[in-house]
Amino acid sequence: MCGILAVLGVGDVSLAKRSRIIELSRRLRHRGPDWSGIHSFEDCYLAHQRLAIVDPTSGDQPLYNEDKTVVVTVNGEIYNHEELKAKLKSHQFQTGSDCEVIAYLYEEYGEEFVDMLDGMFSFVLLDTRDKSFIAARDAIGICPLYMGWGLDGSVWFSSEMKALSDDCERFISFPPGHLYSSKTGGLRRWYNPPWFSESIPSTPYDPLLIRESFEKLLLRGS
Ligand SMILES: NC(=O)C[C@H](N)C(=O)O
Repeated sequence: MCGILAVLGVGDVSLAKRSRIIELSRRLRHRGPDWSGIHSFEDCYLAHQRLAIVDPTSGDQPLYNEDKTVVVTVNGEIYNHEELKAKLKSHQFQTGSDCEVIAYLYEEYGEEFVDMLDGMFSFVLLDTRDKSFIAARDAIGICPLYMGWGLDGSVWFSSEMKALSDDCERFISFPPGHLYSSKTGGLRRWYNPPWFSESIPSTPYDPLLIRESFEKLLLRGS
């Protein structure tokens, strides 16, 4: 568990606004008592309250790509991070955090990388090169995420409603298995398993296969 808060495109870049965002992020402190971090770029802020699980010594967040042009704040655990790391040999990892792969996967594969993640997560990624951002939530919504809109045109994301409800004109519960992209300006489903279509299966029922698949699934995170 961790707490994330991201505010993108605030109308006012004063110190008072920054203090306000830090104050709101503190409302998530109970989710992550080990570290508090914030990164700001122009009118965008990414904050993190960390419960250190993977790489407690150097995995503090926000996390970055090598030249710090991509910034991420993540709540969750990426179970297949070692496997993904093996695909990212050209990158210089700076921490042992399971979440650092997110920055490099984005660089290599673009927004589509979310489908490669096996785990529970909610995150916000800011690409400072074109000031675009994405936010995503795991397939079944294990990690919480809320999204809001400020009167100044700002877009907000937070692990709990209490960090954005006072400052947003409108807010929603971020739907599981979805991705928000500032480039398209909308939410779309990234999790599209074949069974989602509700078409009637044509393969005959095989209880042994069901048992084996279920066991494999249960052992996956251990
Ligand atoms: N705990 C988290 O949600 C983030 C990350 N997996 C960490 O260990 O720090």
